[in-house]
Amino acid sequence: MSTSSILPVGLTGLGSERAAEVLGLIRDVPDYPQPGVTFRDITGLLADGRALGDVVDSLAAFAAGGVDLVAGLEARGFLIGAPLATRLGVGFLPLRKAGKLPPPTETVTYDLEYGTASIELRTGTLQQGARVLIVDDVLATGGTAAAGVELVERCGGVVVGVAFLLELDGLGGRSRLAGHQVDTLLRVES
Ligand SMILES: O=P(O)(O)OC[C@H]1O[C@H](OP(=O)(O)OP(=O)(O)O)[C@H](O)[C@@H]1O
Ligand SMILES: Nc1ncnc2[nH]cnc12
Repeated sequence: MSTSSILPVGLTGLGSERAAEVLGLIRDVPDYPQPGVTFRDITGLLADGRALGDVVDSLAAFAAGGVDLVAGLEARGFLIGAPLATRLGVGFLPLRKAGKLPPPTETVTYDLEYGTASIELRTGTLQQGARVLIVDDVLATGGTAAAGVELVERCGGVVVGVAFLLELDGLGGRSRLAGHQVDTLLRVES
């Protein structure tokens, strides 16, 4: 995928100047982790305390309808999801890559833009009917998030929304999440 302009579609409450500053903290890395993929590196944004706070505050607006838990997808979804849960005053649910949690677990396997993976949730972590907001840094093909939705629902949770820092336009991620509320702060045009 070729690198192109970044379009701000979120960052609730931020002026365009501030939004541009936050957007500028995401680095495009061509041909990583494999040829043809432009990797969107958020480590510079995470290292900027004010930007991280702005992102977490803006994501919190997506939980306005009320949530009982924030679920984050390992690993980068943890970096945004845990501070978001704290900001909302609710608990955090780690959806972990396979082999990290002791049994019993539920497992869902999925395809990535550059590989395959499985995520797991410890059986019994979720109360039946708990309202869950799923959070991740990047929406690309949507495979990871769709697996997260399947896992949470299989364990008895109700997915009230799926929220991302950055959406990679043109990879079909949104259509993989059809039927769910999908919110993104930023979108990259490809
Ligand atoms: O929409 P998709 O095509 O599924 O891609 C998005 C996922 O890919 C990245 O995670 P990755 O699996 O690279 O793991 P990491 O967070 O541990 O770096 C990213 O953090 C999302 O979770
Ligand atoms: N291009 C990309 N950059 C960062 N994270 C990703 N996850 C899936 N595709 C990605």
